[in-house]
Amino acid sequence: MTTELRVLDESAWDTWFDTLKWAFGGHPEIAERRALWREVTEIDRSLAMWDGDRVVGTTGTFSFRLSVPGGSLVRTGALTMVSVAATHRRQGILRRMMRRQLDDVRAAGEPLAILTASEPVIYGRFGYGLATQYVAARLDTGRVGLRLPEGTGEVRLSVAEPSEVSGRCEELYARQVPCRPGMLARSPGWTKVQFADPEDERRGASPLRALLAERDGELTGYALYNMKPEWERGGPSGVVQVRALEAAGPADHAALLRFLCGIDLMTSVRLSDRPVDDAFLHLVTDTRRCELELGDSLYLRPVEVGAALAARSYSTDIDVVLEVSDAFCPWNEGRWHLSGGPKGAVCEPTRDPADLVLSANELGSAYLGGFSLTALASAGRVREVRPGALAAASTAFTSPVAPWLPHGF
Ligand SMILES: CC(=O)SCCNC(=O)CCNC(=O)[C@H](O)C(C)(C)COP(=O)(O)OP(=O)(O)OC[C@H]1O[C@@H](n2cnc3c(N)ncnc32)[C@H](O)[C@@H]1OP(=O)(O)O
Repeated sequence: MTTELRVLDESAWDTWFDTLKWAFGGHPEIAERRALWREVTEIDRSLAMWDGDRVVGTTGTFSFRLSVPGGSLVRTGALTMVSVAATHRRQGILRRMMRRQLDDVRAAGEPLAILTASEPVIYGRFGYGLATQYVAARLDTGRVGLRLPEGTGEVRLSVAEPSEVSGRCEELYARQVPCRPGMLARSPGWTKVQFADPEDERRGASPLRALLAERDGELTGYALYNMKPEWERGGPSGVVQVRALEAAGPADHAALLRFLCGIDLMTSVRLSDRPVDDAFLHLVTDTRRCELELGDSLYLRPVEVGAALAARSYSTDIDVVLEVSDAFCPWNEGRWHLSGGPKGAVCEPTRDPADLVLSANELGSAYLGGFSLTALASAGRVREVRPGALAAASTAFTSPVAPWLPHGF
């Protein structure tokens, strides 16, 4: 087999996308969705593996800015649209594409790389660690009550066509991004993806609706949702499906949730992708009636350990030497002196002895504060050399707000 990896040529996008589509099972095409993917594809950051005149491998990178602890938005290469044709699997094509892609991310000066995985088992070997999780829930609104915080009644609610209010919603979203690690700054193309509502994807549900929360004329929250009417033995059992929900404060969050839980003929509310510390967990009176489910979400790897660790701030003062192994990006290997605190940090190579020993995967898992170094050490994945270093570093790496990826890419 002679294969050649090249930057995608714009004219080959359709062939390239077809390879991707078939690798994901060749599901029926939705023209609007395909057009959106075309719009957000960064052609010059997309790679095609060619075998003769056939595209047999695909990968793309999005140029995102990722919110990190402390509120900075860090330039990040986001890996996406990875596929290898069924005829060419397990011959090392993914490995070659990963090599090229991470070298390109490094050359672009992006200290971090992220992805969401079709199968979690694939990406650990390339240095990615699980960095965020999500909570999904189905609230039985007949049984679950809400404890409403002060001011809930002062929030004014209205329902609108999503396309008419997307600009205002996105302004609110942009204000939220620095407040929670893991969130992505959205470009106009990604706003379209977020608000898209192709009829073929609704599966019996209504068109998308936008629920707005306002105080003193200012937008303080919104939810995007649809309704799926169902009837069980003659009785209503419809489901409200919430795609997105952002709220500036507790009263806004509660007001949105109260509305969604109170829609006539709907007996449950499905929250498909929420932060693990989401306010709803504390607003409801009975979490057992919420069918909670935990899942993996964002995977992250430091592409440049020094720049990555200096790009975030730390909950407490930190002064630690990390001995890092990184077989796939060997320029990261060695000892790094990280010092700083809540106002910022510096991280440089050092010859000092190690306090903690870990790999790029664990740094990826701990980076946004989603998993503690102590927890990783309890699984043997971080080793403490200097007594006391683990607890101190673990506390400093935490985030007061759980990291969360609001949408896939
Ligand atoms: C970020 C994203 O876009 S996620 C989407 C990923 N794409 C898909 O899931 C689409 C369907 N799957 C595919 O297209 C392919 O099977 C891919 C892309 C997952 C793998 O491509 P391949 O070219 O077969 O991988 P390659 O031969 O380079 O394998 C590299 C290593 O990963 C392992 N590997 C690859 N795929 C899998 C898998 N699905 N499960 C377990 N191990 C895997 C290989 O065994 C190999 O292991 P090694 O390092 O021990 O030798």
